Amino acid sequence: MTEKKEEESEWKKWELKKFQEFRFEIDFTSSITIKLIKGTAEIFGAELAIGIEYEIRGQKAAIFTWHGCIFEIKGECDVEYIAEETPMMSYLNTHMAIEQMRCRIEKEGGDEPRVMIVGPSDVGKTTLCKILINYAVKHGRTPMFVDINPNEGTVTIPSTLTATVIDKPIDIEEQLSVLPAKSSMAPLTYFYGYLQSTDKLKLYNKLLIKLSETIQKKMDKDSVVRHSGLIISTPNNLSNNANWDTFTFIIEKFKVNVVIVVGHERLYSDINKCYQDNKKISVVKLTKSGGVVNRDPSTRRILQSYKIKEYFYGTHKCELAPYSVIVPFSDIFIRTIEQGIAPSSALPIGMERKVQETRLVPVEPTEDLINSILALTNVDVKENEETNEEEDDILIGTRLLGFVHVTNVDTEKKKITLLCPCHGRIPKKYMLLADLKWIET
Ligand SMILES: Nc1ncnc2c1ncn2[C@@H]1O[C@H](COP(=O)(O)OP(=O)(O)OP(=O)(O)O)[C@@H](O)[C@H]1O
Repeated sequence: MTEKKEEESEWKKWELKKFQEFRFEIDFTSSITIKLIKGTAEIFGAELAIGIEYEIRGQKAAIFTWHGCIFEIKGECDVEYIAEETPMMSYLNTHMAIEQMRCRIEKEGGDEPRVMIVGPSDVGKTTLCKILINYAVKHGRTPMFVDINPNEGTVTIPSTLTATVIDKPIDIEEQLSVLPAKSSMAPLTYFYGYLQSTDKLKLYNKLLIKLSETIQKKMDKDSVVRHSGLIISTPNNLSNNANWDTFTFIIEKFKVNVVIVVGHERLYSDINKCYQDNKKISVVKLTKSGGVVNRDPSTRRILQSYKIKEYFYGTHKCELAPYSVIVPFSDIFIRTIEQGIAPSSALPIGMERKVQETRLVPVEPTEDLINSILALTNVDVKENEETNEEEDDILIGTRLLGFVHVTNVDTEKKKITLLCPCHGRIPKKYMLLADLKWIET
């Protein structure tokens, strides 16, 4: 009896009035459990079910209610408070306008919504993507989430560009983590290998073209996905004037027809001015939620590291058992972008670049490789090791089979140790190497 009382007292009850939200932060080392008791509530558009316990860790998020609710929390949050003011009504209205575009195509034809969300860092762009995706799924849609922000790796690991068809609400506990073991949502993944879109702009642009072409093919084949449209999450450096060309390039390649600017008046005004005569593109301004949490560079590094750890070891809800394999150097074929060349912008005016930023060169395994992440491509190794530009393009633009982590390189025995997320032989395919390193902690 006393034990039961103690267990019950661990739960703390919270009540929210309609339109209020409960904001909380919890790091990766501890967890809280949330249980909805009465009413309706959602986390970034994903509804909580009454009586179900959700174990949450490593999240900064908010429980929002349209009609009022009572819920309980077990465990200590690092931060917890109730907020009265949220931009949720404007987010819902934006969703309704997008939904009308979808209904219109079904009745009269026309263009599906291709929504791009832009804004500076930490304004809630990814969060808005999640809300719009969850609301679309609630309407029975299957939107494609296109993540071209290599900094976060929302769906797989950082330094990738992905497109994922989403057919169910985003998991409240795991968010958008797509583990290699879960194939139902298998994302289309391209390896960029750098954390900023501007690090290797030529390569980034090449991958954008590849990704947009593959998405187009998918949409041409699947009318349900096409009608649901695209929700595109972009890097925050797109809000700098210096990256205007990349911004317009994305609009053109992904045939964007709705640009949502979050939390940046000047950017909204610039985009609006630029597209005011273009009847096909609508520009919408939304305010930043007061709940969005700023993340400094060290917090971002921790988040990136957790995303990679999750890829190999899974989440608390779905643990994976990665395995190590020792492979002779002769069975490993690594390519990387040619390094050590000044970028085009650093060359004297009028001087042409001879070497492309997208040329690949072979990599001989050395101890420098330790802790690197290698992307396993789907391209078979050729007998003849000579490559040309066309073959490099194929290799760069290939869909990935997955990633491996280099844990050791023995130059004497000429053997490399790789951590793989699932069992099986390492296929005789090319691997891509870039800047991405991960130190297992
Ligand atoms: N209403 C809210 N209450 C609590 N936390 C929130 C809220 N909205 C967003 N957050 C959290 O704030 C953090 C930053 O939000 P988000 O990732 O959406 O911003 P962003 O603009 O995409 O960031 P960036 O592009 O700089 O990586 C995230 O951890 C997110 O979960």
